[in-house]
Amino acid sequence: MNNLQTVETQVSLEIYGLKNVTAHWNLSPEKLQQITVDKKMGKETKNGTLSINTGKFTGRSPQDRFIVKDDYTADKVWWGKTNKPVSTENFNKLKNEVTKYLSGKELYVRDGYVCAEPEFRTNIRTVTELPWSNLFVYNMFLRPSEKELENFSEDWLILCAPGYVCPDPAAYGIRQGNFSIINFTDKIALVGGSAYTGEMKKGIFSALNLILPVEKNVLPMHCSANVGKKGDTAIFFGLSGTGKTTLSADPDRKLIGDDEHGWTADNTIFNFEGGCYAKVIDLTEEKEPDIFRAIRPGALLENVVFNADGDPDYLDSSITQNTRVSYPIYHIDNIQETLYANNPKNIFFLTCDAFGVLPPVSKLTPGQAAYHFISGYTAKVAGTEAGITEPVPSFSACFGEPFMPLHPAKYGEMLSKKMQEAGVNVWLINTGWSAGPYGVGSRIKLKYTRAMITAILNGELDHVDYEQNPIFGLFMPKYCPGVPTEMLDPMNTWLQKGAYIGKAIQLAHSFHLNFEKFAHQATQQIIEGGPLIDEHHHLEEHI
Ligand SMILES: Nc1ncnc2c1ncn2[C@@H]1O[C@H](COP(=O)(O)OP(=O)(O)O)[C@@H](O)[C@H]1O
Ligand SMILES: C=C(OP(=O)(O)O)C(=O)O
Ligand SMILES: [Mn+2]
Repeated sequence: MNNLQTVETQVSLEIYGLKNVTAHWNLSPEKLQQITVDKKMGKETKNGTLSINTGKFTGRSPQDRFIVKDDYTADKVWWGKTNKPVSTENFNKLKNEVTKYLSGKELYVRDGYVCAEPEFRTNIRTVTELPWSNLFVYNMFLRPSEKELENFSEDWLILCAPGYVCPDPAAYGIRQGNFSIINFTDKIALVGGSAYTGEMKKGIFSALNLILPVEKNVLPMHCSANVGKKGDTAIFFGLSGTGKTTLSADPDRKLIGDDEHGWTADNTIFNFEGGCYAKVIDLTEEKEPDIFRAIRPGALLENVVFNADGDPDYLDSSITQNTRVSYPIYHIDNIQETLYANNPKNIFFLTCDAFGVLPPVSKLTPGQAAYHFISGYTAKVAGTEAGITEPVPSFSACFGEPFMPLHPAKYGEMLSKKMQEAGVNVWLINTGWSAGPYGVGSRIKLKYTRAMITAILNGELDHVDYEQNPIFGLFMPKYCPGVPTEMLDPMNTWLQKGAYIGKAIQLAHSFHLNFEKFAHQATQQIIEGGPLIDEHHHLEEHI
């Protein structure tokens, strides 16, 4: 366990403009939990796990994420809807307001670091207004030893002030009262007006996503990672909710991390973080035993509803669909202690296709791999209201556009090169819907997705026959152990072929439309990696 001291350090926090504060440094998880409960900011489940509500924000607010535009960032960042600029002057004004707000308060300081590979280690000092925000940071970042804490000096500072809501956003160049701003020159992540803990972890992720490729020749990736008994690493890219955390927790493989990794020039995959942040909606011990059992004292539940006997009701989404738990990675039994490993042998792109038209598993050519990485497709069911079933396609470059300060082509080029050098296999896994006898309107069963991944990792799909999907051009295995053969070709799962084709062409068209903005930078090989057909073509000749 870490440094358990509670030191009054009003003096040292003054360097950040925080005056007359009572600072609690590096409190133990137990202590933070106790304080949270004592202050009636949270309560404990029957097994003693702390559960809190994050308030108005139960998810990130990407429209309120800004980057300070200055000499360092101006020519590097891909400015636009995702990476919105704010001036140095406005940042300083806002930071002053935040530090004024935090001054005189009881605050929680946490010294930790990110990047498990020692060469890239980056120290992060986090100052939080709320005790449980500090527990989140303890869980999610890497934990220095006591010795390391004695001589700690930070590379980056996070100031997290959920209670500060900016009264006059227009005067500071921001959109509304809450904000999440990254300043690369001062190395500060400033969070105000939102208590959603994910803002802190994704703020630092966004910072690393610029620094590592630009300064260290490391490819940062929004992916999970694990490693098998033979040292065979696998990584799983995917947008929120596609299965990174779920599928990387595999008792037969050592977990490296569930969300953010770097791929170095020396052929290493390393975790940025020291914990996991899992979705708990509909969680059951039977379906996801490792995650379920990680929810024990030390973990932090967010926005779950309790049932009458004092336990979380994971089926209840009345606060949000995005119910979460964070826990230190050692709450999972089988982990890679160093949190890094060798080059991957297999890369999975996870997509949750709510249209039910992408094959559940397909093998990608290098051109297709680059095309799908740049596209970053997933789809969501439109709403939870009865009768609304039309999904919304969503494209997020590099499977993580909200966190990527550089142009997607930069990450795409690095990944293509690394995939080639490593001779890695790339697979597209649809963890979404399958529209036929295996579940009209229901998601592909987790046990089937797991079976597909296990078969791939065991090399069992290396020698089976493949057939090409006529619309997407993807190569679908004709056989996969543990999976009903009929479901491998999505056309079979639809009651009518024509209905499948119509829907698939509609999605193919969305792919083409989205890719237009990247086409001028893409090679012929990558463009040919896209869907074969769109609405202007006739299919008869292909079927
Ligand atoms: N076939 C499937 N594959 C992966 N996840 C599935 C599947 N079916 C349902 N799920 C659920 O989808 C969610 C995936 O979320 P998660 O693993 O946290 O995604 P991410 O880490 O990519 O944000 C989990 O709640 C999981 O139980
Ligand atoms: C924590 C997040 O990531 P993910 O859903 O990918 O786990 C998030 O998007 O806020
Ligand atoms: Mn996740």
